[in-house]
Amino acid sequence: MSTADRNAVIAEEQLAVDHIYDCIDQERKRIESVRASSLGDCPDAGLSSHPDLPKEYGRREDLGRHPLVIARIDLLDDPDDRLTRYIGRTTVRDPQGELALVKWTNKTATAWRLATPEDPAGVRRQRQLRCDGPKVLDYSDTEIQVINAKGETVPAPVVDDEPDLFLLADLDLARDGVMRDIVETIQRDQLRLVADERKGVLVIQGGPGTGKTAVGLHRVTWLLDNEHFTPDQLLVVGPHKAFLQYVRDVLPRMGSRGVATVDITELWLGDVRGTDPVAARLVKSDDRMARVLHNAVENLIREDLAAEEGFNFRGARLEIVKAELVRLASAARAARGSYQVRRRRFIDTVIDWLLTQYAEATRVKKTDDRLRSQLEKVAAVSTLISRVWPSSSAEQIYRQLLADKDGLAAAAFGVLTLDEQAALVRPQARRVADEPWSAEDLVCLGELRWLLTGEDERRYHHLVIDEAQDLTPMQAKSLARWCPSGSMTVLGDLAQSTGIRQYDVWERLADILSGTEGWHIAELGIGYRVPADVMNFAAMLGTKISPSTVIPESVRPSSPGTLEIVPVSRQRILTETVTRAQRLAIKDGDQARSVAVLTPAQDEFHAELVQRIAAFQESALPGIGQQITVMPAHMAKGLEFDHVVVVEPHLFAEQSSTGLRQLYVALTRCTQSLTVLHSSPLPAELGGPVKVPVTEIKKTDAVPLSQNERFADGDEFRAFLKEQAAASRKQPAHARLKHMLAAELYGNEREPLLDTEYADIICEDERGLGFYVISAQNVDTYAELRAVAPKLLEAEWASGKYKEIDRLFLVLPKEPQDLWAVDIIKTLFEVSVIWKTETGWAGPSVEAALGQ
Ligand SMILES: Nc1ncnc2c1ncn2[C@@H]1O[C@H](COP(=O)(O)OP(=O)(O)OP(=O)(O)O)[C@@H](O)[C@H]1O
Repeated sequence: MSTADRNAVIAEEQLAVDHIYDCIDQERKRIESVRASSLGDCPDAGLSSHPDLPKEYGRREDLGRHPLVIARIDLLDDPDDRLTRYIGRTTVRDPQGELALVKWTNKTATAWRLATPEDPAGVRRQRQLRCDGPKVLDYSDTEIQVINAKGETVPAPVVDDEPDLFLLADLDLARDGVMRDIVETIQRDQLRLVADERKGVLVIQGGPGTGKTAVGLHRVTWLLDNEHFTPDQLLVVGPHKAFLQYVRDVLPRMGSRGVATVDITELWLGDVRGTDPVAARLVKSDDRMARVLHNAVENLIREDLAAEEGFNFRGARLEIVKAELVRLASAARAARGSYQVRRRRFIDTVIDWLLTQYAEATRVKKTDDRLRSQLEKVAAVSTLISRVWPSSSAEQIYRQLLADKDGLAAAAFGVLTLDEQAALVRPQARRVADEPWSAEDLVCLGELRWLLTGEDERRYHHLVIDEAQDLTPMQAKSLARWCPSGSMTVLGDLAQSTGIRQYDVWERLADILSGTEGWHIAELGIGYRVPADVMNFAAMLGTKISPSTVIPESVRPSSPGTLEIVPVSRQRILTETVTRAQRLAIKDGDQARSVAVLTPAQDEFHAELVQRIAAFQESALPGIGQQITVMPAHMAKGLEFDHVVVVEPHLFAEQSSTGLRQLYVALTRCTQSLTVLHSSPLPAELGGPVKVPVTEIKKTDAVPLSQNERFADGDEFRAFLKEQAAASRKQPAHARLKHMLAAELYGNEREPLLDTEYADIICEDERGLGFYVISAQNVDTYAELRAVAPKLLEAEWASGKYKEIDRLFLVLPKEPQDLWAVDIIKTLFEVSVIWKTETGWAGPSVEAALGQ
């Protein structure tokens, strides 16, 4: 299509968009005139049902500067004969009350946007509009059905997936620390989940940046707009306060107000005042703990403490017979209901029985409520009742349980092992108020309160739980109780779980969360946040820590400098981190880009960095560097930044059992660039050296040799080769290429071994052992290829002493200029050449090289 034709289409669309804005203007004027003519102090009263005003009055979305119109749909037929429809952020009617703009959440509009040639839903063409507020900038068409030469309507030919330029432009916008909605660019697989109407729990698994949070929030608006729920029936649960702050604008901007959003740590009553050792946390967070608490509550009922008791009551002698008391207690124990409901039943039956005795003794038939309560207060009665069926609080029961080894053993018999029981025991604090409750304790206390009263502090019709991979089974049990309909949207990525429990699959959590309607799972596989190079680098770690999860394919192209892995000396790492963060903050003179420095933990190192960045911010020119944040990686969960600097990856692995997962979260937070600064080698899971047992290290490994020396024997030559290999690995470009290749191999379910003595990668598959040597420098000409290829033969020879190598691969950063020479090199040296392209890898033997 010529530029003139495109401009004509844009002009036509501009007229349509102008009309829609005009309708909004007229609506505003109508409202003003109706309000002006309304009498009384409150001109807004009754306006939402005023016949002259649109149904949507009072429910306008906060549009800000966002474009109102996002798509045009051309239909093949329509009952109202309106074959062209516009979809946008809100519903707009013309003065006659006809729909000028259909809100994106409308079910029919959703079906139009989801239409494909295979499932056309009456749509002929979808036209995506790119607008800047009211101004139409561009458009992009997708044909769904076409009329063929015979005049028949047939599915449009499927066009190869092309990059969505509107999406890419949107993704490139600076991140200012507040999440934006994706109404304009939402993709089909995302919209399908937003509008999923199946009952039960919908689990959405997706790698970093696949849009899970976005989908969850858009789903809230979709469910509200389609009247599945009201705002007070919904709860959104996030991982921490900074996350809630980050997403706070998304719902109001889409017109959804009044939905509560809560940080997971605040869901359970009480303040977290302590932490438990890992062994105790593991037991307290396990759903078997619910069984232990149940037993602890049932063990409070002590039929064995029933006793004979006689007492005088208003002139009559009444007798409590032990056997009858035991019978009544046992009957109440076996009844349905909470501890307190059954206790009441027990007391009532005891009083009934005593009143019967009283009536027989006095021949007075009066059994009014006053008599009942007087009887209940008689010391002999109340003492015995409290002994057999005591009244207690959740806090009291719980602290006694943890402090009493025998009581715990009785409650945990057949449920917990002796070691697990031992992990729970702790002394009581002097007062209940002094107990250092941990996060896990608060959940157990919630469970106990429910066992005691049968009531929960919370009740919802639908839950949206983000970062759900970190839920413990005990937390999931509470959430399931709070949402008896079992209707939930559960968003998460198993590879990013940094909680006390890790799951290989969703079954365990989903089974606990779901009610009678069950659960189903969907996967999002396209990454919208992290550039391809960075994702490939992080993928190595991702596949190691969670082999069953799919690493997202990034739509964000990489550019030079997207990934920098920088070795620094320990003395310089703080200074270098601050310098890099400063440089990123003022990169391209763009002050709007956010920068995060992510550290392994909140320790001295972290504090020092915070101080240095603060000092820089104070001394910098106004506005410069203010967007730099230093935070421990676990606090960055769910967030994103333009540039990220990750410091000392090896410390992540050393500091905690979930350290590598925290590192994975840290590596996948950036939209523009990732810089990794390290003073020790990278962890092996990220392509760092595999730790070789000390016994295998030979003396020669440590002997440096110069190229000019003659080699006394083969062993000396081997040592020289090893040294050369080690030297080339120090180059960042070399490491980058190696990590990308390793990520590819992992992606193909291979197990590459990195940085062996002579090879950069060794990888075995059905074809045998492959031996990969990387050249970070361009190798372009036949002469250069011919010079490099023998190095692989030398390395093969050196390794051959230990291993049988089947294939040799020379890995280059780009296609050699003398492409014709690649075949000759293969023939002469049996060395296959592969190289990196913009989108993947190439070379005549690329499939064999990638283990495909
Ligand atoms: N269709 C889309 N159009 C534009 N931006 C999108 C789209 N889908 C996702 N994004 C953007 O990608 C980024 C990542 O999305 P989101 O935070 O929802 O991912 P996530 O899967 O929850 O990530 P994580 O697991 O790392 O928390 C956000 O900036 C979001 O706005």
